[in-house]
Amino acid sequence: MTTFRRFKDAGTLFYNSEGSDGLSSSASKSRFLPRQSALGLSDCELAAYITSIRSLLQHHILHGLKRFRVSIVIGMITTIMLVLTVPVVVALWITQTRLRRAKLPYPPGPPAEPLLGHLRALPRTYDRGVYRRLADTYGGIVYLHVLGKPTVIINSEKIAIDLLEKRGVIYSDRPSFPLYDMIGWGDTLTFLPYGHNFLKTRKLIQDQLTRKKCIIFEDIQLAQRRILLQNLLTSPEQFSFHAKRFVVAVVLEITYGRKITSDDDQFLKDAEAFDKIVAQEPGSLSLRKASVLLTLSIVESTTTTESQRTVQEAKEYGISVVQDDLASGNARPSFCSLGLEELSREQQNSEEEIGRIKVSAFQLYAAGAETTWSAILTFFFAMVLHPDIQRKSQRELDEVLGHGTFPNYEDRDSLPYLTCVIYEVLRLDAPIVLRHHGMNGIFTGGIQSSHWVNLQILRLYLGMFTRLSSASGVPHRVMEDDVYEGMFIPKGSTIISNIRHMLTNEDVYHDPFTFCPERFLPKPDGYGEPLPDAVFGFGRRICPGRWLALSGLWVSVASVLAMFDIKPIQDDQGVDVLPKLEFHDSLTR
Ligand code: HEM
Repeated sequence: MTTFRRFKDAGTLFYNSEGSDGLSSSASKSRFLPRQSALGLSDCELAAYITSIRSLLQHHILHGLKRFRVSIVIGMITTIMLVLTVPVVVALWITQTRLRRAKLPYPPGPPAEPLLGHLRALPRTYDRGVYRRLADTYGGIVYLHVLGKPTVIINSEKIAIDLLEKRGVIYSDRPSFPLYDMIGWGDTLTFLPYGHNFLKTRKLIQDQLTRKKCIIFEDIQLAQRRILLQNLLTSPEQFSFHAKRFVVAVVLEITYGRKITSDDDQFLKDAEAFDKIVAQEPGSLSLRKASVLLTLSIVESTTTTESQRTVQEAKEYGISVVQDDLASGNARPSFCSLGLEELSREQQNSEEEIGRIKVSAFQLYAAGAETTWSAILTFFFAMVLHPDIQRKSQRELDEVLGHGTFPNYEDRDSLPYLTCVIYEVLRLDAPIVLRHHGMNGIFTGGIQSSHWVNLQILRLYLGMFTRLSSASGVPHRVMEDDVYEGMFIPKGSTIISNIRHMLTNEDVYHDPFTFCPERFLPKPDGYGEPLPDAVFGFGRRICPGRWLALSGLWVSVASVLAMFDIKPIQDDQGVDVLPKLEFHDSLTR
């Protein structure tokens, strides 16, 4: 190896070709002190050579320094960021770990068994009162787990607001619903997990259904109420069908701009076919049947594909009609046409965005028709059972409007009692209490129905959820560990709002199971009790169609009461036959 060395004292360069540093002994020093370098260069050449080497080195050093400085800056920024973020992350981690380590108690609940959890602690047969008993025994928040799957039941509206609204950022996810995925509903807003797709879809729907925008739809509702009244006059015994037709026609016109003029309309047929699916699966599958079917994987292999096809066809048909109408210049303003036009104006009409409109349009029908229909039917029932309340409402209508006049939206504020009747219908028999959503809770936690072992586990779950489901809204899912008033709520828990209990809580509503519209009137005319807001759910998942639902309900109920007396049928002896209230728990009751 050869090296150049420079000595301060001599200012001379030695060239040492022997592999040593050339200074190991005085002899070697004297022997190699050169006037002419070993390279055979003259002094002059050597100086030029040294200068060029020096400038080369200087260049590299300067350049290196520059790079060094840049790296220092980057390093500093990174360090600052680390200094700032690491403690936060560590603190969060420590907090989480501490929460677990500190063994904060879960919310109260019945005693659990090892492994099985609460499976056997729950009643064996379907029992509508089970949530109530849990609420009475354990209070506003109850914790259950089955085979390690945590479930939190919220019985108090205040706690629902504290968690689902105020901490909505972590409480707005949904558990997975494999049965709904199977029938082709997985991509609709109701079942979307919290995230980018959910936020975009929610905004798309919500923006079209604000309280203000719903005023635009009033004309559609008024036109359809005329048909409703005509139909009721012609065949009152078919009141259920007419009510259904009313809500379907309104939703379809709002969604697709489609005026339903005949019962043969393809949209109506699709709606009917689609309702059958929802009614038959998974809502009406008895749990025993569902368990057996699933175990044999029949649901997945036969019925489901059929349903998926129908749902898919309904989705495609709706949007394709609107696209054709737009192309021929005949489109009427609707959720779909306005959305598509906006996409093309903003040059955003990617397949993804068009697909979002397609699925959301379908969702409006899926979520909007049955719920409102259920409430109208419950109204008919309540009026038959409570003729005094019916007459009081009609008196109010007559006093305000004069006998024989149809109410319009601008009369709303002048008819407070009528509005209270509607709220009482919603409070006492909320359209979504979703017995089968409880059942679907079974399918949460990533259980795949195609796995035999999981299916066996599933069968175990069925036993519990059959009975645990008479009161929930659509379940939420918490995305992080959380602590509420000293109680630990584990990440991934299914959160069930016990809406029925909230709306029939004796601490909030006097005589809660009695139909009493006066409860909402301010004192001293009424009891000043709170409106049943919980019926529409909570937080970032609250029903976006609530304003539309309320205005559709109002105009139909007010118009029917203005024009008709609602009475029970009579038997051969002329004795009233009172109907029995029986709910079929499909997606909606
Ligand atoms: C009386 C009628 C109605 C009732 C009682 C009702 C009730 C509910 C409830 C309880 C939820 C779940 C809220 C939660 O997860 O916390 C919901 C969600 C939903 N509702 Fe309604 N609803 C009604 C009518 C409508 C109408 C007319 C539409 C639209 C046309 C609609 C569209 C939706 C949608 C899209 C969701 C899913 C929201 C999400 O997951 O972010 N609903 N509804």
